[in-house]
Amino acid sequence: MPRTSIATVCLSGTLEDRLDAAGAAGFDAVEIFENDLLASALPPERIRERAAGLGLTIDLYQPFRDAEGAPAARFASVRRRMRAKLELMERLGADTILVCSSVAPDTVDDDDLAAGQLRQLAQMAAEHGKRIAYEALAWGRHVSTWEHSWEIVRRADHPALGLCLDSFHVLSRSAALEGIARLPGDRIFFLQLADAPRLGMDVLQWSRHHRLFPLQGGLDLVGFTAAVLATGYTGPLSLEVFNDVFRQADPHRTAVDARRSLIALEDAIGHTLTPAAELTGVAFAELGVDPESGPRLETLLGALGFTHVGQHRSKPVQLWEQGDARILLNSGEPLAEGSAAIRAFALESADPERSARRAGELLARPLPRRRRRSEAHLTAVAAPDGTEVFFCRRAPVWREDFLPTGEPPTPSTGITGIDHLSLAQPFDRYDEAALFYRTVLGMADDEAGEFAAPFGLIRTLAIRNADRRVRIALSVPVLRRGDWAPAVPHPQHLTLATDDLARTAAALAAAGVPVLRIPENYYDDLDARTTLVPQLRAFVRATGVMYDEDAHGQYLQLFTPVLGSRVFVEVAQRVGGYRGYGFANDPVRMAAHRAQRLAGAAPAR
Ligand SMILES: O=C(O)c1ccc(O)c(O)c1
Ligand SMILES: [Mg+2]
Repeated sequence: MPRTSIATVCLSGTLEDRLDAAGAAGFDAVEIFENDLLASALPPERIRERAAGLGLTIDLYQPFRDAEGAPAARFASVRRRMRAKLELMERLGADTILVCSSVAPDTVDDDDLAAGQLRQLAQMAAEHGKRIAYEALAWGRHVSTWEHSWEIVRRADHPALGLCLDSFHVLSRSAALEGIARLPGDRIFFLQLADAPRLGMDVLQWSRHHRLFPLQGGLDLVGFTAAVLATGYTGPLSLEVFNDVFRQADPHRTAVDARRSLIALEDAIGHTLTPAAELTGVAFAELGVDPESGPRLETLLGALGFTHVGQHRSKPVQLWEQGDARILLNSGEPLAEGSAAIRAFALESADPERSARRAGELLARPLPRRRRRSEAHLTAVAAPDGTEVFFCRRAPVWREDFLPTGEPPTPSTGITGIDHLSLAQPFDRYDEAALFYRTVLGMADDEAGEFAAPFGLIRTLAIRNADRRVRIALSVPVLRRGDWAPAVPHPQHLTLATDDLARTAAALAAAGVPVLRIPENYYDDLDARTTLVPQLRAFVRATGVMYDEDAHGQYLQLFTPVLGSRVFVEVAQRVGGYRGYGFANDPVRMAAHRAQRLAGAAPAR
């Protein structure tokens, strides 16, 4: 296992906060970013001690800028600066300094000059027992590719000078990795890892604001890291992520997310973890309710054709069921926010113990067993936002915790199961959540999008298992909401699958349960851009159904108002093999939910 390291620049807070978080998350080492050191009140010796006390070595000091290609008149000051930093590194106990390729306008475009100067600096470093790792910034003035930095390192030909490879700089320029695998591993002094979403933008801005931890973005971190390891490189895998959200998020959370990304990366390269067990479906979704929302949800579920089939032996939890859709209403636990919320869901796993083991290996927080005598043991872990994820067998052992109510079955309205869960994420947990669900559950990205909702841009990402029986849609506001918008909740929802939406809608109408009203403008546009048969066209407009289609089929969706403050129910019918989630309808749907709240919609009876 390579050692793991994280640059202090990835994290938020004082240098002490950052070191503490890196140590607590189990990293072996840190890169100290110069600005973080300058802002610290601790002398370098205390920083070294604090790191050591946390089990961390300081493997890199960085960055040293505008060194190579300096005009002769300026190079004297480069040498003076380098000497000071080498002395600082002595006090810090760091043995490698990163020199990044020059960006200064006066930099001379001359490889021999650059190599000669780096050779001099390497000689100074060697005299202090230190090494220099030279990194090509993708926006370097004259040196901007790893090939070019390698050419200069070769020309300099000094044992104290090697390469720093940074996945972002390499992969933002080119996806070709063959050359990297042929590098001599002992000339790579340091390896920095960062992923990023694929954005068509200026590379400096892209790097300084949008880097992500490995497997959170769209770059080939697996291929890149495997290529570097193939060289025989034995240094640390070190995360260096400049990210606007992480810069202001809880550093302890970020550090765990960061470590998880490296654990998952190593697994993606070398199958180091317990493999994900096959998931065969959603066993249940659990809604936390309060005295106001609980009865409303009971009324809604009854109207939707669910039967209250069970009552938990020891807790105020009801089990409602229709087809393969099972919903628990839990009125016994405090609700963190809102008056009803998706607090848990259970996934049917071919091997729940294995699922839980993998989750633990990926640093998922285990939840205390909610077991009492005679109650089925369910393994559970907390997702980043606190949602509880249970793993259970397909044979529903957990149902034995529920005593039958003996209530007569409600006639079905066509609902067959849980189609997907839509989990709105807290602003600074989104990339963490995506990585968590992907890696812990072994699921793949399905559909991603960004749309302009009435109160700000919303980003969505759907993740699913191989046979689409488990689907989770994540969403988040693109920017942290300001003073005005907090009044506008970003609700979660539970999507129930029906094989006959007309029947489900008729049952709701007959029970007098209101559905969300969709503006006429939406239907006028729908008529303009689709060629639905007249009967379907009339049905969707009259019923408040939203419509989407893809190459495989059609999607019909109906929504309840928001129940309480942060959850609603969607009922959806997939016709043919439609694969999406109706994301395109979300802006209008969100505006309709807002309008309904402002109008003080009559609560469900
Ligand atoms: O954005 C920068 O300037 C910068 C500095 C040091 C690095 O290692 C890097 O990858 C980028
Ligand atoms: Mg770097």
